[in-house]
Amino acid sequence: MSAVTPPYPIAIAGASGRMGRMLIEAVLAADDCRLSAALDRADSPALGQDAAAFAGRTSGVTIGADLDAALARSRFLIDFTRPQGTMAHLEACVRHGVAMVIGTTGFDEAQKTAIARAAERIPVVLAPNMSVGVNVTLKLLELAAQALRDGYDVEIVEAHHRHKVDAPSGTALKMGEVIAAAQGRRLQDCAVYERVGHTGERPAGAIGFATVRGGDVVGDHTVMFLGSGERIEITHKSSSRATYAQGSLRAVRFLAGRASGLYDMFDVLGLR
Ligand SMILES: NC(=O)C1=CN([C@@H]2O[C@H](COP(=O)(O)OP(=O)(O)OC[C@H]3O[C@@H](n4cnc5c(N)ncnc54)[C@H](OP(=O)(O)O)[C@@H]3O)[C@@H](O)[C@H]2O)C=CC1
Ligand SMILES: O=C(O)C1=N[C@H](C(=O)O)C[C@H](O)C1
Repeated sequence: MSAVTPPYPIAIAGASGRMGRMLIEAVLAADDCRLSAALDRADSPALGQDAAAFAGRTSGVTIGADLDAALARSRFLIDFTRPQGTMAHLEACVRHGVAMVIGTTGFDEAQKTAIARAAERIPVVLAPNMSVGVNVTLKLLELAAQALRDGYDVEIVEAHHRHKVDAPSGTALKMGEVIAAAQGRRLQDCAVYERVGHTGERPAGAIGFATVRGGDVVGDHTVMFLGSGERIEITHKSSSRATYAQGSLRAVRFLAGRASGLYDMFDVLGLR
């Protein structure tokens, strides 16, 4: 990616979604950013509307479905959509040399590999949670997991709004990965995602997940380290999606001027 100076021209995918709208407001409010395009699906009722119409404002950018036209006038694409949409956007970003900030969750292993391959050609920030608080919580979990390696059972409980389509959340899975790695293990070898019926006793070393869905919960995550005679609970609660949008703009600024590479919010926030 060649040098880019502010105001950074940013395209938003999933423009009429919960995060898309939050991102459009954040880009319009940031002095060093410029809304260059707003994208939605070809059959979206939002096509043809002003990108800020939902807020009763005018941005001068119309929501469209022409990905190539949008990327031709952009240097960054922020994508909070669905895995299938992200993969199509990724291929187009490589063709146009556009940097990507990916907040979408629910990727399978093949899709994660494709993102890593694309990041050999364009710079990409991929993170299941862009908030500063969650990423600091991940560091706390690393420390706790190292100190509580023996004799403590790990359970991760997450709650989200009734519209969320993937489970466990990308954040909960990342928490499990961070804890397992801090203990020299792999999440796929110890994760327990379901318990029903006669389960038998808890396997030693398991990392258990539980999912709550309902109402308008923005995003709650609690990790329990359950020992004999005590338990530690580390909780993060989001009360606004604005934190995810602000984190995404920090990711854009981090990517400006980088040629390629796959990064996460630890890189963006200097937490690695
Ligand atoms: N990393 C982070 O910090 C965060 C990540 N997320 C993740 O972001 C994603 C989006 O969340 P949210 O905004 O709540 O979801 P919404 O359903 O509200 O919005 C998704 C948007 O993407 C569009 N979309 C869906 N499928 C496709 C596709 N195949 N191609 C192009 N566009 C598509 C939708 O259009 P349509 O309505 O027409 O289907 C909609 O505009 C989820 O994966 C969620 O887990 C959410 C919050 C924070
Ligand atoms: O879908 C959501 O809303 C959220 N998704 C992300 C996830 O899956 O972890 C981040 C946040 O929890 C909100």
